[in-house]
Amino acid sequence: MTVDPALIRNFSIIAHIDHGKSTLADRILDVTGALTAREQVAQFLDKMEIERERGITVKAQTVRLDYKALNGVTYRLHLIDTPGHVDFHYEVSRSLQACEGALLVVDASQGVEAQTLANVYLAIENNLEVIPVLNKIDLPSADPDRTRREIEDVIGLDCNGIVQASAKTGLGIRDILEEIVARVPAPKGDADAAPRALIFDSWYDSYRGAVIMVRVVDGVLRKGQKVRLMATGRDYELVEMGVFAPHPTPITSLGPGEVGFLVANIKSVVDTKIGDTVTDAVHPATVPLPGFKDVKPMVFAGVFPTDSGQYEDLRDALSKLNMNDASFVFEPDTSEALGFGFRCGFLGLLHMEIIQERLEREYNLDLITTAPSVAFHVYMTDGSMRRIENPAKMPPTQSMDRIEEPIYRVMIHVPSGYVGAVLALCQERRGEQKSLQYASADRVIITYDLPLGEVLFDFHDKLKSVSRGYASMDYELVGYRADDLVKLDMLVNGEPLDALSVIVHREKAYTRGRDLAVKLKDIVPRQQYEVAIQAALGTKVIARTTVRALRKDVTAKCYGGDISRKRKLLEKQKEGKKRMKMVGSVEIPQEAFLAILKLD
Ligand SMILES: Nc1nc2c(ncn2[C@@H]2O[C@H](COP(=O)(O)OP(=O)(O)OP(=O)(O)O)[C@@H](O)[C@H]2O)c(=O)[nH]1
Repeated sequence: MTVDPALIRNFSIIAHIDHGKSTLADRILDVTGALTAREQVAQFLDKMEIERERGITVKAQTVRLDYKALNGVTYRLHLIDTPGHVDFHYEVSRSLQACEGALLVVDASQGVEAQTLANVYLAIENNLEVIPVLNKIDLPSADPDRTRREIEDVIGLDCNGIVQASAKTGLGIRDILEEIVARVPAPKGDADAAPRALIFDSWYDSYRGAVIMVRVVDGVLRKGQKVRLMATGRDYELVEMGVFAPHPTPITSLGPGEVGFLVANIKSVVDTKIGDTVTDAVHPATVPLPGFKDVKPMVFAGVFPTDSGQYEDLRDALSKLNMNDASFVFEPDTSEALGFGFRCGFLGLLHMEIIQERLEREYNLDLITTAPSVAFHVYMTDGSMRRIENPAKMPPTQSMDRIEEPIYRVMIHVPSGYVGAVLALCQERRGEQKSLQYASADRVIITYDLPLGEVLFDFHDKLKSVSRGYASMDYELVGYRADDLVKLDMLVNGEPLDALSVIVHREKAYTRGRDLAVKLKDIVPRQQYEVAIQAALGTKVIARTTVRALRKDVTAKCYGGDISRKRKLLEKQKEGKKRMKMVGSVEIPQEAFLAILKLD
């Protein structure tokens, strides 16, 4: 039985990170009586442990709730939980496409921030009814009037009768639900048309294979039906359907406006592309739902096992993770310095950190990860274009016409007192200013086009430090631009550390080369002989440092002393060695590979 679309309300919660999205979702589950008391303890919607620890939502999860409104009518609400971080921009936009409305949660003690605005723009692009909510009004520092003015001035939303809520104490939650019922439009769709359902999430289940979450737009999907995924053109049989209510509950059909999951013997999530349309295989729809895009990874890094014996384990772990997350890619890679490993591509830095952490924690692997790099568009003298994701694979200079790098439009929110410092930082990172706007008397929105490569190098940390933590940012890809880019190599006793090669702007190559050489000098352990560290552009050495030879045995000072202390020292050395790699005759610790990221 499908539900009368007039009684359905599909909505998401959008917010800047930490403004209380997950907590509010939990309160909504409480009020609709969806969870038992014990379940209420945990944040139900953030399912993975790693997310809970970091306090971020990575994978969208959606629940169906029945809410009896004050008018006595029971409405069916689908709460679509969107990922909160900019790396997952496209997934957020597809989740929003599955809704008619969005709750815009703004922390009343913080006000409007970069991701508040970025998410609102996405919601507006998707024609959603946006309902602003002031959260955390229980905090003494909450300033509802100021925040309200900001929402009106910066976003242009009418804040008359805005709900003041506290997801912590439960204040205002019913008011929010009443607003949803009253203001979010009911879904429109043609029940008799060929079915079209939007895929907005998918994950891997070891028993079922790929599971896809859909929002039906037109027609009806039924258990047993043969369906087609329009982007890939593949057909499958719907063997199982269900909803999260909030626990998985089997169903037999989904009609217009409804949201649920499908299981269809699909082996891998790689085949279930976010934004794709599910239709009937026998009588397919002619036009897919709008907005499908094949997302490409933007950040690349080499991942190598410290112990070469773990290569196969690493491959297994990557394959398993990839079954659940099709947005990262990997392929075998070899490095002279690091041996056999994989080149991985991620949506962004946070995505990279999450995967890295899961590999180390869930799969117990000891890894060395190289400095992240962007994908360059390299135009050759013969007119062809190559996408280069690994600086070590850059073609020889003479065969290249130009190198183009990805440019991000970065939107920064900052109190007016820090504007100068933020502008200086953006200029220093080769930014091009696009606009500077006052959001209110003391808050400014600065927009810059910046090379992604410059954003990767601790831009966010720097931004936080020059603004004492007050600035927030959001970004999106706007295109590629040519610049005077060169490949900088680091050599240890003449042997290239291919894993440390980077593509940098020529003007910055000298400083970066010198800084790196100095830093490496402190990190490369002293050996029995002198070690030369050089930075080079092609064959031209631009900086050099020397690690002097070792004079004493480390244990010598324990001579005559306590034998257990000596053992401890040796053990400590062994521990340190675990993360070492031999380069020619020199041992390089993992730290060296990260040093490049942390240059001051
Ligand atoms: N005092 C107070 N704290 C709140 C309220 N709502 C949320 N918090 C706290 O704010 C922090 C962030 O809340 P979350 O619900 O995790 O925020 P989020 O927006 O889901 O964060 P991300 O998942 O990182 O996007 C947590 O420590 C919450 O306990 C509120 O109404 N009042």
